[in-house]
Amino acid sequence: MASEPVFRICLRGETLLTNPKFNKGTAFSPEERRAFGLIGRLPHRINTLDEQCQRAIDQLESQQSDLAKNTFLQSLKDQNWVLYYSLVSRHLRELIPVIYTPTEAEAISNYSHLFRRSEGLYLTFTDQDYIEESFLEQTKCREIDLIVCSDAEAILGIGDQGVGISTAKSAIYTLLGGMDPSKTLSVTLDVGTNNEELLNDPLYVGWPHQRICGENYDVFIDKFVQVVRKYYPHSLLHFEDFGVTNAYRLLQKYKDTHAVFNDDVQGTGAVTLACLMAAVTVTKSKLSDQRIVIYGAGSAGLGIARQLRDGIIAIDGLDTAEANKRFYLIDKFGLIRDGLGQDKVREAVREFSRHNDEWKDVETNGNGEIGLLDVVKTVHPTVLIGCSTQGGAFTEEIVREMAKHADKPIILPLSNPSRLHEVRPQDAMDWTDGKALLATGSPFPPCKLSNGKEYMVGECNNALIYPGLGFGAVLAQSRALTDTMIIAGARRLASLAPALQNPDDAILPDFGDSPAINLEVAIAVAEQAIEEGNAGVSWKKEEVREKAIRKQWKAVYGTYVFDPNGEK
Ligand SMILES: NC(=O)c1ccc[n+]([C@@H]2O[C@H](COP(=O)([O-])OP(=O)(O)OC[C@H]3O[C@@H](n4cnc5c(N)ncnc54)[C@H](O)[C@@H]3O)[C@@H](O)[C@H]2O)c1
Ligand SMILES: O=C(O)C[C@H](O)C(=O)O
Ligand SMILES: [Mn+2]
Repeated sequence: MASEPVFRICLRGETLLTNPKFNKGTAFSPEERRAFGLIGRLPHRINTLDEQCQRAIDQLESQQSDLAKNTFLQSLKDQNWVLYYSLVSRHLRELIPVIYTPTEAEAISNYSHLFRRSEGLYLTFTDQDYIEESFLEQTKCREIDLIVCSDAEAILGIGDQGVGISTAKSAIYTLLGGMDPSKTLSVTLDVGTNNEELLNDPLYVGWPHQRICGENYDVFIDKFVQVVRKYYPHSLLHFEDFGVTNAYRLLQKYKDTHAVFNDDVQGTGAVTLACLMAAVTVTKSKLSDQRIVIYGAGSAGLGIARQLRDGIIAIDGLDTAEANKRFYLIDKFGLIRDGLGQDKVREAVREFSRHNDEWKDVETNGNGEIGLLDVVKTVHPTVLIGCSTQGGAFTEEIVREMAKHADKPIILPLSNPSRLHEVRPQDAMDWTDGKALLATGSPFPPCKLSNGKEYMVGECNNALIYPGLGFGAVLAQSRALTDTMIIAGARRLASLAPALQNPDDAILPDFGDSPAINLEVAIAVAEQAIEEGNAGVSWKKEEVREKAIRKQWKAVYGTYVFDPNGEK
């Protein structure tokens, strides 16, 4: 049995009890209580971590709503990391939806009203002359592997929220990816908000100002990125929920100088690629055989299209032009096709533009647009993906039309939170007479089939892969998280789908298994980094698994020894 880790610590008394990294609450032993000035600061009985978890779960269960549970768990995280991560790990399937999607959407939209305690680093546009100073104050030059930042312009599908999301995404890195929480930093980049409700709310905690854009925005973000590069040149910088234009621009701008990762673009692309790889095994076809309609061509939609396209090239050997032909992208102004003006189609999406002559027999609406139903009628897609934020957009007519031409239609409504899903899984199952292969962005209960059986709905959420992608890159000390590393991670995830063992089972692994799944992803990513010469470590590929397991952070207390030169 592994012996308990020993930590040398110089904090005492109140400072130790209010430090969530080191606080053990009632679990401090008699020796520790004496050594750290805690006698008289704690009630008599010494609890084990198991007993503390039992008490915390009892308290959690008395909370009336998921939002109240989210708030309770946030407080617990502020008090004691080991207890928080241990508790959530023990009840992963029930609690991931409470601390993350879908409850996180509600928590973020109520951020100012629920606010209790600051977490991570808040960089506000008005304080931009202090970026370096506040960064150093917060990090105290501790070791940092991962920085998660957000400007909160496009939170899930609920839009501009001013502040929020980085801390939840960081916690998932620890829970599912094994990332040491003290080596992560969550950063709120507050450049204002265009959300009128927030601007008019006297309790709004962010900067109550119209969102800064253009050159001023770029200068502010650049000051932050340069500080990251200066002090943590080997860290992975994760961008979350930026507006679509900035998401792609920033990725492009910094990808050659720092290891950057945009989760909505690349994480979503990767999990969807894995999902489709498993689904086509069930349909006994190939990725390149699919006709793929993507509804919503924003950060996620284009990220998915590009990742699937690159997957088709890498796996089935098509060239780019041929692979692009498998895709039909639809946005607010209908099918993306030649001739739509710049006001209707972002330049980045044009590589998937369809030729007009394919559509000359299709009637457009009064604005010259071709809608989803007409695309489905014309293309007979085998795959329909939703990332439009438009709840219910996959109507009964559309789903039934799709099912007429596909033996096993693959339908992935990915817009979060749950209420924004393009179709509810049970409806999709009913309308396809139980033929559909489904995965969703938020968690859903299994579908009931007419034969009485249940169909498990896979959760195609980037959290099934991004913690592993990030941990793998950090583990290998990779200079970049390359497309080939991401594809390696997606392939490993696909290989673990339950449907590969039983075609009636889910097309993605269960979130209850996600720590083990993300570990496999991390190993695949680090192996690929080594293979392609991007790793900063000089290990053999065979050594990666053991190194990964050793680097994983574990929610255990260990034994504390007082040392005036120890950790603080
Ligand atoms: N499951 C996951 O892992 C995952 C990952 C990322 C994003 N998402 C979800 O996907 C959704 C989109 O996220 P995003 O970051 O791409 O946002 P985004 O704002 O960049 O993209 C949304 C796109 O949908 C388009 N759209 C809006 N109304 C439409 C309509 N009526 N018809 C067609 N297109 C329409 C918008 O013009 C935009 O291009 C969100 O709900 C988000 O929660 C899910
Ligand atoms: O946050 C999530 O649940 C997934 C994704 O990053 C999203 O923006 O919806
Ligand atoms: Mn996101």
